Amino acid sequence: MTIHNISKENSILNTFISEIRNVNIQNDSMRFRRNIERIGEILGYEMSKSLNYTSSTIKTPLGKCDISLSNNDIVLCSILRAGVPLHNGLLNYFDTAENAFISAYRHHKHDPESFEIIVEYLACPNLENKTLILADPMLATGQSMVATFEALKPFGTPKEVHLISVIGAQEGIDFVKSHFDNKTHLWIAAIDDKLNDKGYIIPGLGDAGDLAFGKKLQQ
Ligand SMILES: O=P(O)(O)OC[C@H]1O[C@H](OP(=O)(O)OP(=O)(O)O)[C@H](O)[C@@H]1O
Ligand SMILES: O=c1cc[nH]c(=O)[nH]1
Ligand SMILES: [Mg+2]
Repeated sequence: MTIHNISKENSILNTFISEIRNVNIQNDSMRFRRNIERIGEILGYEMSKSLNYTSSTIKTPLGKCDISLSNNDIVLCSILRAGVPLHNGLLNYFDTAENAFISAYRHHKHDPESFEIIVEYLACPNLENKTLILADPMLATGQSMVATFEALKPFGTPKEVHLISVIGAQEGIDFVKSHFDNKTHLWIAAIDDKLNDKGYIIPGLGDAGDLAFGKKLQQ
């Protein structure tokens, strides 16, 4: 797996990341969602540089112009629920992408420290030979990313897989790396050092789903 840590290079991306992390700003849920969306737009733009391009000629009112355009058949799959604003950001740029949605949540069986990932809802087009973008803003233990990819397997074998995430913990990235082949790309906005004993990224930002959509009751 090739890891592209986009915030290694200084850019306006850092402003959006600082706002979703900042306790004094992140509770403005409309701003939080829009910042995740803007990060999705930037990560999508970076990822687009790795797509296949063919040259084509377009006609302007005054002449002809050669331009190379990407010709990938993209399927954009996001993990509910925190993936929704990231999905919107990606879809802002990949206008013609097909879309898939999958749900994954942490089910705490006995105590707050142990959980399993429950995948329930899944709506997906044919993935055979397509460019699959699997998006989730938080990559903590990496279990949601791996469990959802497993659940997508009956829908066909993608030609290429791009994982898109906003903040990841090194431990979760290593776990994901061990489950995806070396042709997979991870486009990520920030990599943090560790997880706490509840599987939250430190320093991270807290709970992305709750910040975007409000607190949910634990099941
Ligand atoms: O890498 P992992 O350890 O699997 O954790 C990451 C998952 O946690 C968050 O979802 P959450 O379970 O909080 O559900 P939500 O989107 O409904 O808030 C996030 O959106 C990922 O899906
Ligand atoms: O830090 C984390 C880990 C999982 N899910 C979140 O929303 N945040
Ligand atoms: Mg959550």
